[in-house]
Formats: sequence, structure tokens, C-alpha cells
Amino acid sequence: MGQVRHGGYLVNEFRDREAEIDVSSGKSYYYRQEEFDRGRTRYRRRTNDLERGRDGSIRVRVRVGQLDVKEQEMVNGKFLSSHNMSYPVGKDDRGRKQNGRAIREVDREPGELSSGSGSDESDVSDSRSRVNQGLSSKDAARLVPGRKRKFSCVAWNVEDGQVNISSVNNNGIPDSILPSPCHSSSACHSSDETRASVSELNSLSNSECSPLCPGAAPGSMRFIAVEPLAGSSSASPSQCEQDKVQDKGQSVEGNHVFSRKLSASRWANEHGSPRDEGEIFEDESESKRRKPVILVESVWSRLYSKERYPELGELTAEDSESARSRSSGFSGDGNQSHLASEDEVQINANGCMELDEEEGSENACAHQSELDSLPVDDSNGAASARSFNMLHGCRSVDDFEKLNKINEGTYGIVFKARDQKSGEVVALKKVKMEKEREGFPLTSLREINILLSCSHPSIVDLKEVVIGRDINQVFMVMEYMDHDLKGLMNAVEQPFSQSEVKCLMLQLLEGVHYLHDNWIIHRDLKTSNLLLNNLGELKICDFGLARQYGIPLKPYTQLVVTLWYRAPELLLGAKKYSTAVDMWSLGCIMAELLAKEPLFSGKNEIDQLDKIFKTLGTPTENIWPGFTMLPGARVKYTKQPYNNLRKKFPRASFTGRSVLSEAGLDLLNKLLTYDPEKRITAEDALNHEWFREVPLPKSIDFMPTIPAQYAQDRRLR
Ligand SMILES: Nc1ncnc2c1ncn2[C@@H]1O[C@H](COP(=O)(O)OP(=O)(O)OP(=O)(O)O)[C@@H](O)[C@H]1O
Repeated sequence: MGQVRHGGYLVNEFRDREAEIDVSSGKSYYYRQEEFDRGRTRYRRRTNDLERGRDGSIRVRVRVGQLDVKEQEMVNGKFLSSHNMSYPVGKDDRGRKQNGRAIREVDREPGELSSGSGSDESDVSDSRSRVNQGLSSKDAARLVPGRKRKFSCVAWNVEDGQVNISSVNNNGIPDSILPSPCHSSSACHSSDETRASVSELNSLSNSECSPLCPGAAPGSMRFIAVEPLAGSSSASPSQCEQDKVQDKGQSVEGNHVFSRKLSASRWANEHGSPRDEGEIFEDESESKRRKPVILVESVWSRLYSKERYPELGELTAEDSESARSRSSGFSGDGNQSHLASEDEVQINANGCMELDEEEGSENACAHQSELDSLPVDDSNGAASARSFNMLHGCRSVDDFEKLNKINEGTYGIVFKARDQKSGEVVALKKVKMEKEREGFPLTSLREINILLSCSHPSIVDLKEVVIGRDINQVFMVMEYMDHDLKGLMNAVEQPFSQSEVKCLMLQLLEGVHYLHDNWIIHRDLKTSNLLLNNLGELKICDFGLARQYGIPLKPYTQLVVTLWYRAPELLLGAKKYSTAVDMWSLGCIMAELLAKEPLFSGKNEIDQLDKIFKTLGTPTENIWPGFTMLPGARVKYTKQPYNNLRKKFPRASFTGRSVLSEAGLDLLNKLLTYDPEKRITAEDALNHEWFREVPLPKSIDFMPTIPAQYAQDRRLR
């Protein structure tokens, strides 16, 4: 331990980082905090080195706060081990009093976060423990590195047939998936194609652009200047709900040059309200200040079709009904999420792709060739040749050594692989192109767009996009995560303890708060989309159904969110919904983490509602104004006057059933509130009393490390 404290750490490197921290600036300070979080142990130890040299430094105190539990273990030897330990009792035992209440030792679980260190008031050790520090919600929000985005992706919404902005990521591929900027050209929406082949993107530089977008000269690309990176100044949805969207824009024509600079737009204007989809900047001086990014015209318009993607356009009753009926083939396992188009959720790979996956499933250590490209189809060979320019700069999947197949979802097959250049282990998600003739899947375009724009410790990091030998093979390179929560819960015998659930929920809420703060609804939160690594870090993945939203709300498809996690307003056919649908899913997830089984496992929408009503009571117009007006409310459901959630989670149990305190039940009920208007927000949930009472949330460092064997083939589950 002495060695840990006194040397061997990259103090100089740390000092460099330290120097970057502006203690006087709360914003900067909090932002840096995140970086420390990510490399927790290392940075905290370095901090101790600095502590001695810089007595009284606020930074040092901050780190000490995070160190509480482990440092005491080291110094006092009172923790037996990270898996079998007791809490130290005595002078150093801080955090015994929270909110004026004494906390009993016996109530603590091993690894619980301390509520503070020697100076409870000033110690803000970790964004994940900030709730325990009793910070105001405002402070808590500042701690979330949330408003920071790598760059802002672009809101798409085709209903007005308006502008689309696309930037190019540092690999040279388009990272924003946008409708056409041709405001007035109906031709831009003439196609009913729902996907664009990657090769089509390249044809932009050729003559295809011209007929679709008369304003664009053949052989040229239109550039558009977009607003710089949305930073902390971007107003959150909550700040500007009533603000009006304003158009400002200026498009600038230029040559087709693929910038490697990430540029940005954002969908919150200076008033904080999201930009109208497709809006462009009108202020020329403003546009000049901005880095130009490529505006991909015309082809994107082909991606969208009101008929087939109602959530991208105006949702008509007819669309909705037909989409619902198409989705009726629900498998019953609750794990199928929906988009409006049946085509999109159908896994119907072409021959080549099936072959690839079959091989992968039979032999987890298959050859590298499994990741290789398929032979180029002659019919689109020419297009592929053109498209090469578009993806120029992308690395090849050959740069990665395949290790094994991890899992397969509806839209992608995920492999574990090693970057041969850096040696880093990553997850490669191969985009399913089962309908190549229809082009690149919209869900994947969305996912890439949003993930590239997000930067948060609770959101899986998309590092880059690489291509196979065939231009139509696209892989997303993501940070590798050891488990997903669904697989993990299936694999282990014991459910998570309360303090572990709190730790997971805090991380999850932070990620969701970040998304909502940046005008993104995930729309498919469920345990299999929550990844966990052996550092105890939870990250949200699978953004295929995510979308940006704006105020005022517009009709989106209800066919989102996997059935078991789907909010009642969606099940009942509400056409306008918002971030509250994610909060409902979080309620289902919290209950599932505690009980180790899904809370509402309906077989179809009616059965799902029935199960919800039986547990929470049938809603009335009283508790949910507007409920009776919803299309689905006309069905006769079981009349259940009481909320029976307590029966599922008793206060105490001698039979090993999951227990939940009053505060815990209160949070669960607030997440599972019928009226979406009254449902708790992520920010308020982060500040809920449950996270401040014992057992306190477990420190991430003390989260159990689950053997890798459970992570090997998640498909088996
Ligand atoms: N970065 C990652 N590291 C490790 N495993 C991952 C990673 N991303 C995804 N996985 C695994 O792959 C599975 C499927 O991934 P993902 O949900 O992104 O695919 P999908 O096709 O969109 O799935 P779905 O059918 O749920 O829509 C996840 O449940 C998880 O087990």
C-alpha cells in the first residue's frame, strides 16, 4: 500500500491534467471530474501524491472524497477485501449522518459509497456519488458532463421536407443522417425507399444529385455551415419548453471535400429550443464563423418515407394502425422492439450475410475472414466503386483481429476484436445489411449519428466506423464491455443487492439525464441494452431507435420500446410522447435489477397493459387526465383499484425475496407513474432520497467482478 501511495504513478502526467483544472470555474472543474471518474483508481492514487505537495488544495480534497472507502481499507486494514469486508468504525467513519439522520452501521453494505469524507460539505468525489453529497439538483446537473457532446448530431424530421445537415466524421464518412435541404422540392421526397446504400451516398458527387435537387450543380456537393459544437451553453429541454423554434441559416456551396474535422450543428437554438428539423442558418456572418461541413443533399431524402417510417414524418392514423397490425407478430419474449416498418425489424439476411453469421455462430473462434467483405455484386459494382470515395479514410476491418462473437441483435452482430495497431480490445458491431438493395439501415445510420455525437461515461463510446472489403459492410467500433445486464442476471444466482442496484441506477440515470438534456429519447431502454464492464461501469448501448425530439412535441410512432419496458401511453396509442417513456423503462429496469426478473412480461400489448394494471391499479381519469381519450383505453381491462407494487417488494423478507424501503418504493412508483406529465424526470430521480439512505449506493470500485465466462456467448441465453 505504501508503494501505492508514494510512488510509481505518473505524477507528471497528472500534474499536467491538474493544471488544466480551473478550480475557480465550477464548470471546468466539474467537467474535469469526469475524466478522473473514467480512470478512477489511477487518478485517485495520483491525487494522493499531490495532496502532500499541495496542502489544502481543493482538488486534493475532491479526490480524497472519492478515495474514502478504499484508502481506509488500505490504511486501517479494516476492510477484509473488496468482496468480504466490513466498514471501518471510528473517527474516520464519515457519512454516518446524512440529512441529520444517524445511519446504523449494520445497515451498510460492503462497498457502499461514503456520503463524504472529512469535509462532507466540500467533498464532491465522484459524479456518481454526488447524490449522496446532498448537492442541489442544479449542482448535480453541473456535475454531469452531460451537456458536452463530441459534436451535435442533427435533428431529422422529414415531415416538412426541410433541411438536413450532415457532417463528416474523422473517418470521412457521413455521420449525420439527414433529410434533404431542398425545402421546396417535392422531388426530394419522391422516393419511397427506406434505406440508402452506402454507394448511393457517393453518387452525390455525380449527377444523381442534380435531378433530385435542381439547385445543385452536377458534380458538386453543397456545403452548409452549421453551428459549432453544442457545449454546456445549450439549453436543456427543461429550460425552454415553451420556446419557439427559429430558423436561421445559410447554405454555402463548395466543392466536395471531406473534412476530417468534426463540425457541429445542434438542435437547440440560442433560446434553447431545438431547431426545427432541416433548418439552415440564414445569418451569413454566423455561417462564416463556423466550420463548413458537408451537406449531403438529395440522397438522404430517399432514406425517408412517410409511408414506411411514420416516426420520421407525420404520423397518420392509417399509418399507425397498419404499423401496429404489422407488428403483431410479437414473439412473446418481450425482447423485440419495434419500428413502424415491419421490414426493418425483420431479420432476413441475404444469402451471403446468413452464411457469415452461421459460421460465426458455430465457431466462436472463426477466421478473420468472417469479418471480411462479401464479394461485390456486379450489379452495384459501379456504385460501389464510386462509393469508395465517400468512405475514403475509414479504416478497414482487416485492421482488427476477431476474437469471438459476442451477441446478435436485430440490427447487428457484435464481435469482440482486437485493434491490431493499438492492441485495444473493442466490440465490433457489424451492421446487418439483409436488404442490401434497400440500402443502409436507417436504425444503424441513426445509431452512428447519435453515438458519435454523445460523450458521457454512461453511454457506450463509438470510436469509429470501419468498412469491410465490400463497401456495403460497415462495422461500428465500440469500447468493449464485459457483460450486458440481461445476460449477467441470467448467469448469476443472486440478484443484485440494493446498494448495487443503487450504483447501477445512478449511472443509468446519469446517462439518461444526459440524453434527455441533449434532446434525445432513447426509446429502447432495457436490461440487454445496458452494458457493464468489470470496472463496475454501466453504459447504455443500442441507439437504433433513439431520436431527437423537440418542443412542441410532434407525433412519433408508438411502436418503439421493447414490449416489457414500454410505457402505458405508448401501449394505449398516444401519438405524442416524450422523455417520460424512457423513465417508465427505467422503472421496469429498476424492478428487474432488484427482483432478477422482468416486472411486466406481457405476451402482447393487451396482456402487457393487463399485467401493468394488475400491479399498479387501473388508471382513472383522476390520476391520469386524458387517459380515457387514448385510443387503447376503450378496451375493457381488469378493474384493479389498488397499487400492489408493495406486494412484489416487501419491506423485509425472510425468504430471500427482494426487499425495498419506503424511499425505494417511492422512487419506483414515481418512475412507474401513469401520467407521463407527472412521471419523475431523470434529474429529479438522481436526487431522490433512496440514494441517500442506507444501504448507500455501492462504490463502482466495489461492484462485483463477474467472471468472464459469463460474458462469452451471450447468444446462448
Ligand atoms: N460495446 C459492446 N461491448 C460488448 N457487448 C456489446 C456491445 N454492444 C453490444 N453488445 C452486445 O450485443 C448485444 C446486441 O447489441 P445491440 O443491442 O447494440 O444490437 P441490436 O441489433 O441493436 O439489438 P436489438 O435487437 O436489441 O435492437 C447487446 O445486448 C450486448 O450483449
